[in-house]
Amino acid sequence: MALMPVEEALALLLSTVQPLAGETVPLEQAAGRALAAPVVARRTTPGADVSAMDGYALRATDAATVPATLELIGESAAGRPFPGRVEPGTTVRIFTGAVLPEGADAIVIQEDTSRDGDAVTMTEAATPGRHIRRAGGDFTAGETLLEAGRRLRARDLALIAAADVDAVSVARRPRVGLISTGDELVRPGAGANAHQVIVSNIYSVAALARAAGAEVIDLGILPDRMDATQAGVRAALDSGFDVLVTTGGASVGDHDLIAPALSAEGVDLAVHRIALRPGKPLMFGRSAAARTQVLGLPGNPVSAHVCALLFLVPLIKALQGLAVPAQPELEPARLATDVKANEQRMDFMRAEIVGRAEGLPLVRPMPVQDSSMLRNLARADVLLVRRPHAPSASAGDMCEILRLED
Ligand SMILES: Nc1nc2c(c(=O)[nH]1)N[C@H]1C(S)=C(S)[C@@H](COP(=O)(O)OP(=O)(O)OC[C@H]3O[C@@H](n4cnc5c(N)ncnc54)[C@H](O)[C@@H]3O)O[C@H]1N2
Ligand code: MOO
Repeated sequence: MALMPVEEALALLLSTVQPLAGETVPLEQAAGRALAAPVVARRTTPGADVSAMDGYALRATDAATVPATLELIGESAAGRPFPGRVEPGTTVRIFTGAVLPEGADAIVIQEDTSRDGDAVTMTEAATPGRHIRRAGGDFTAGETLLEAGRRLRARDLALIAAADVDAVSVARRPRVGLISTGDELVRPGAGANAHQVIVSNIYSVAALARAAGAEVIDLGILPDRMDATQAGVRAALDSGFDVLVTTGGASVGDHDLIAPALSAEGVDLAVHRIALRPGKPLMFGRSAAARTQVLGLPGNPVSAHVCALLFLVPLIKALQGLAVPAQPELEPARLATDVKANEQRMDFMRAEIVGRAEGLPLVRPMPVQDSSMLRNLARADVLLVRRPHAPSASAGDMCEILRLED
């Protein structure tokens, strides 16, 4: 069977995605969520002309030349405006954030004044508008501040709060069910024997999915039996997950049961093998009945991680209505060593950044690229990407890299 190019597979996967419905959450729970409706300011901020400094509010003409001594007639503090008016020859003590009193059009900062009882002498000339924040200088009521389809960051939350908005409409978190398969698998800490393998890949896959906004449920380990695999898949589909992820059993061996089990349970597999290294036996499809997107990841932990990065993360983002690039976002870099010509699979090699060359990161692929080996994955800074059939390249040549998650 021909291997599908990575970009084509990603486009195919994303073409079937319908963004999930929105839900309203309080601002305290909105960090990291995908905005499903625009945020519109409910107030003008600042709500009035206010002082940007601690000092004295006055009419600029009264202190155009200095020294100029004015009569202190009151105080305007943040939250407690001065009720009167600044008449010629008078001044009002003012603090940062306090409303500019009527009649005043300038602030002189307190460092440029001296005070004797109710007599305040300005030692620096006042300029109209100086140290005043105008009403609406940040935004005005009715303005759209943030558009739908944006992932809410810490600083967005402050803006939303300042706009007097206490709850936002965000996309529902995609619910992701995660099935591991393999008779050899044992949980970490459960006392595995030498012939057994510890379940590792789901921890990185789950963390990537959560970081992308998903709610992840670990559905456990299924044995390599057709009846059990089918029953596990059926139960997961019946639970109504938005995405079902399986790991392992994706290849062609006698114990690789995922593809037949998915087909038997009504999942229409659009793709089974991809021109990707690591991660050739990646499959995905959709269960029409359950409206679940199904992603079958290879068992090798590095393959599972790379496939999750390239396919699961974009899928989860797209389900939340977030913009997803049509292709993996690659960045330019330079090679620190020679590399061989590539064959038909797009290659994502674990690599270290060993310096900089002509303004670009200098990357060195690690000598061992076995897709079962995790230490190199944890140690890698980036993935060095080699396009299908790329010719051999020399140290110093340009190359492309994909950032691993932080
Ligand atoms: N004749 C062929 N053999 C293989 C091919 C092929 O094209 N022809 N492809 C190879 C490639 S590439 C990969 S990748 C693997 C992937 O195979 P599976 O998805 O079927 O994975 P398993 O056989 O179940 O497991 C592979 C390996 O990974 C370990 N594993 C499985 N699940 C986990 C887990 N949750 N956590 C940690 N490790 C896991 C498993 O014990 C195996 O060692 O197939 C090649 N073979
Ligand atoms: O493509 Mo498999 O993912 O190398 O090990």
